[in-house]
Amino acid sequence: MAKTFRKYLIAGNWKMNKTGSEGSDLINEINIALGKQTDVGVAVCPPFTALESCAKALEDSNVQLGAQNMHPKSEGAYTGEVSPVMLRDLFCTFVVLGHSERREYFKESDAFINEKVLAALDSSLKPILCVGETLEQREANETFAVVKEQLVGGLKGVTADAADNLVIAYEPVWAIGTGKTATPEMAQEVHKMIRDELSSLLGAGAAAKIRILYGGSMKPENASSLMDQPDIDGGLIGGAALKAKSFVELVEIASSK
Ligand SMILES: O=C[C@H](O)COP(=O)(O)O
Repeated sequence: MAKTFRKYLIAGNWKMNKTGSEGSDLINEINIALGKQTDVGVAVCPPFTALESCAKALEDSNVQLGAQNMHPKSEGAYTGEVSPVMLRDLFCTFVVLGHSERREYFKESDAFINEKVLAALDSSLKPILCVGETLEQREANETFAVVKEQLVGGLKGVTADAADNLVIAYEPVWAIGTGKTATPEMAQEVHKMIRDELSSLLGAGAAAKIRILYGGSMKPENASSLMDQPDIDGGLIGGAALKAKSFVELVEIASSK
């Protein structure tokens, strides 16, 4: 189902897991379990090396494909990088940008992430812009300030007409892969702040359309109460996206709302 202006989205971020054949096997299982359901948006984001085989496995499916990163330039001397044009060529719809693992391990700045967000939108890819605070920042009461800075920095130059194509993921770093989840109330508080900020940046109409996903140890056991919150529009799922059973259960929970 959907909230008033927004369809739930369940997106699996496989991170550095699954070869091409493992990825297409997982997709085949997901396809069989989901059939042609359309009431929830569903996406998988395999590593670059599995995109081609996953795109083939998704040919007849409503599940959409996403990448986990990209370079902002369309081509050129950027050894080891992958461009938006290359992702479109592999039938990607989404691209995850600014994930905390890229911010932390690869030192990606808000300015660089912003270049990627603009390039993705220019190339008709839908960016899933990730924001979120560390445990230290939460304990220092800096959550709102940190998330706001990442949002304002990442969305510089983005206009209201991008609303249908833009997704935000709130991922508290301390909840990622740790088994610790933000309580629904803690998550909602930040999601509401993000929507208010989107409203000041892009206008209330655009803010009402933009999906804000929660990410950080979301699994079937805790997803329902998170997705019941008024500003939580689905999930960006890590660990629980690596098994068809848990991923499909998450889609079913969203669909039951
Ligand atoms: O992008 C996904 C998030 O980092 C969440 O990962 P997780 O579900 O394994 O905690």
